[in-house]
Amino acid sequence: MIQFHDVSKRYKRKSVLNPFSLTVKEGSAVGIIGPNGAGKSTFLKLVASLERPSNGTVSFFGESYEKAIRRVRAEIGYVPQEIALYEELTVKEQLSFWRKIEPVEVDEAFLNEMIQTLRLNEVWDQRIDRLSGGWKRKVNICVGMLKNPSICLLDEPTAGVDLAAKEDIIGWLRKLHQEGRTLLYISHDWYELKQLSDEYMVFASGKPVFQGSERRLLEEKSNLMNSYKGDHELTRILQYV
Ligand SMILES: Nc1ncnc2c1ncn2[C@@H]1O[C@H](COP(=O)(O)OP(=O)(O)OP(=O)(O)O)[C@@H](O)[C@H]1O
Repeated sequence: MIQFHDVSKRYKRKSVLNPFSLTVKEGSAVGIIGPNGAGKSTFLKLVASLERPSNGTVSFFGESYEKAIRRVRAEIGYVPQEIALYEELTVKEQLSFWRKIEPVEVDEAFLNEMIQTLRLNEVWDQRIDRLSGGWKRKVNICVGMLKNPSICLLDEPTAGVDLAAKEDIIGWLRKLHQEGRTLLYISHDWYELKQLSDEYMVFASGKPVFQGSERRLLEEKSNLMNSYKGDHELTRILQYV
């Protein structure tokens, strides 16, 4: 449903993603792992169309980006790794600000469920700059998912969140997936990924080097470790698989 064909990405002279081709299937829940700096976040930004490829093409729903742009804006939700919030607003003000600029009308039932799941009513009238990192993270998730997206992109959404809240978030994301949404999810927590994913992508040296089921990843694990012997962080990550 989202197809990358010979895509690469560079920033000025720095090559960040080397040419790769892959397909993200509709309804899949894809756990993305890989060492720091391997290009995972850049890949997710390309899926979100927040970045455009330097070379190659990305097509959405069987159409070119240019043709699919309205659907891309309406259906793809993105939760960035960075906290992208206005610090001086309360949680309530923050959400009402962002919902005004959403390209689609916000579904009240979905929004209420998200507020309940993330327990945001507990901090409803507090300013963002007075909240702990974990609460900010949860507001960040809520803002990124406001449009009730059919394709949900989440870049380390649970970093800094306490265990109970993590369970709430993972349980909720599982439910979204069971309802038929597509999930692409970056995490350094294998336990978390295992609860969510029906497919994995492994990034190393600026490209996806594996895409497939957990069973296939277990089969390929030692080959990957051999192929990227010098990449100690990748070896360490794969040891947990
Ligand atoms: N806007 C940018 N300009 C220049 N270089 C960038 C930019 N964004 C990312 N990079 C570089 O691209 C490389 C890949 O970054 P990216 O954030 O995609 O990796 P990552 O796998 O998500 O890492 P992490 O796990 O640390 O988040 C890094 O070397 C990073 O410094």
